[in-house]
Amino acid sequence: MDVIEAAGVKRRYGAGFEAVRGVSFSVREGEIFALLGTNGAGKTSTVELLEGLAPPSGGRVRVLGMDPYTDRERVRPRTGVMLQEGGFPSELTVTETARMWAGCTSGARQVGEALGRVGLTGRREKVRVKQLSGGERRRLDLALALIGQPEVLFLDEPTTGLDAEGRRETWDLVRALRAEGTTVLLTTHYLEEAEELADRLAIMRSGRIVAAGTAAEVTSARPSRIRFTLPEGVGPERLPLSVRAAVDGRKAEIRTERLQETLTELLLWARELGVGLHGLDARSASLEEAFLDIARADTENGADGADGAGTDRTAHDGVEVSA
Ligand SMILES: Nc1ncnc2c1ncn2[C@@H]1O[C@H](COP(=O)(O)OP(=O)(O)OP(=O)(O)O)[C@@H](O)[C@H]1O
Repeated sequence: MDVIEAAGVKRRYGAGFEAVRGVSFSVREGEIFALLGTNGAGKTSTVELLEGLAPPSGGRVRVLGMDPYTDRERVRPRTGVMLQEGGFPSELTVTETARMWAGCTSGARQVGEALGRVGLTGRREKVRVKQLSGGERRRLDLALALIGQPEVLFLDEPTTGLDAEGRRETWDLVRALRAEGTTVLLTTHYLEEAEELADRLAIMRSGRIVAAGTAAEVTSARPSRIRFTLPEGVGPERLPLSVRAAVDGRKAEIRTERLQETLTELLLWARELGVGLHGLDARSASLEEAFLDIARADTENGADGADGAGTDRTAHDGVEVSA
């Protein structure tokens, strides 16, 4: 069942700027879905519509089958929201803040349990909110989002400001929540986070989704890369006929959609010639590369960049050698 649905969603601020320009995706029950994108791509603007904070200016959003804006009273108790910046009364302690929140929430968890799940225990329970570190505040934000035992959790950049250990602990917690059946929509700037956590993801640019699917699907549309140093005395024209390499000085880079075949051909060629390929490095496209391609297309095309998932660059700076 689709727990979260966005169909052709638009969001216009005032009479002018359209920050979300027809976004469609759905999140199934018990799935973790990540929204990625450059700064200002429209992630928060989209998630806020699903949280019921504003109505869309076009299209349709549904959460648990209901309109989160007009049906807010029924949807809100079943969802947990971690905003990018939670505003808490700064004089209250961690436990007092969580108690206050639990008091406003139906079917709340034990305060101690919620704080325990994010690691805010012992000494930290008695610390005033204003004295918390940035990472501890993010944990408190998350604990409050969990207090109502939500079926759907919206996490806007949940690990920004956390150290490496805190980030891993949060990932473990989000995975544990999924195992309990919680549906999670998160935004993040950490590609590793999306790769680690998300069952599916979408990359936004200038208010539109420009790539979507599993991390493997998004990256498989990108070419793999092989790099090596051309052996002394061997010019690029001697490379095998079907290998297209960009050569800059002695550094060669090949982009290929058929990594195994191209690599085999290159290695057989090197063996036949009796030369070593120093610095040889072959790798499949990463989510980071896919993302950077998309971000670059944004800069190249301006804020209203063309649709499509980025440009294909086989030989940009160097000399292209092909047969
Ligand atoms: N209330 C508002 N009025 C006018 N423009 C707004 C408003 N809120 C956001 N915007 C603009 O909408 C665009 C999308 O913003 P949004 O916060 O959704 O992006 P984002 O993808 O979440 O970015 P980030 O990664 O930086 O958090 C930005 O250009 C932003 O300046």
